Amino acid sequence: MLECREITKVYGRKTAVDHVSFKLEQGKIYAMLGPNGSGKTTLMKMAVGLVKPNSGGFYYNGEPVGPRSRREVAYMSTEPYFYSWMTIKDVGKYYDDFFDDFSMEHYGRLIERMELSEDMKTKSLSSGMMAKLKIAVTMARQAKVYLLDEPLNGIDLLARDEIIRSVLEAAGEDTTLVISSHLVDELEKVVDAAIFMKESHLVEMVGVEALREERGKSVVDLYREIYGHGGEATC
Ligand SMILES: Nc1ncnc2c1ncn2[C@@H]1O[C@H](COP(=O)(O)OP(=O)(O)OP(=O)(O)O)[C@@H](O)[C@H]1O
Repeated sequence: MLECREITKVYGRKTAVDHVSFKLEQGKIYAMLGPNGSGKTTLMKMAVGLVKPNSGGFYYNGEPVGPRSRREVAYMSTEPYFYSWMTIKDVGKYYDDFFDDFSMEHYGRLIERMELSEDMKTKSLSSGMMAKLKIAVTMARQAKVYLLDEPLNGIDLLARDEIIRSVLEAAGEDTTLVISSHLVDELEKVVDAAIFMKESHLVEMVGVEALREERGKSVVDLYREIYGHGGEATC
């Protein structure tokens, strides 16, 4: 459904993504893994057309990504993107105006479950509350593909559970999820496959079950093997 063909992105002298190709299947959940600066965010941004590749490209159902795919692919960026004057309710209205697949009702339920309230101002939110808001507003879309860039970053354990629960609710036969995170062992429990990026290259994309059955390894084992030092996987 979402395919990356020989994609390359260069910023000045830095190659952020180098001839990367992979195909994402419908109904699967993927972890996007790799150390800082390995190209994960750049890949996600290219998948939604926010960054233009130098060569190669992303294809959604066989067509180059563009306005049509953007209607079906939801992206949650690491950057804050709400105006400070907005209340949580305003954020919902803004998304509702922008995306046909956005459900104000679902948004309200997610906000309540995240223990946020609609009259809170975005500028007064803690970083954990902001992370929850970003997830709520992204997952309130009925998209076909969700690309979530570091949704668990800096979030306490209980809030992480809530975020993961809300994200997994969207999982289904016709939905594809990609989650980038440095919390490798936490992600391993919920994903079907992992994409390993290193220094702008795709090292490999591997199914969690196949990895366990055929190679007797966990995603954390493979992470340690690929990135070395034995200690990159954090909990
Ligand atoms: N706008 C930009 N201008 C210049 N260089 C950039 C830009 N965006 C990313 N880069 C560089 O491209 C490389 C890949 O960055 P990217 O943000 O994709 O990595 P990442 O794997 O998402 O990292 P992290 O885990 O830290 O979020 C890095 O070396 C980064 O410094």
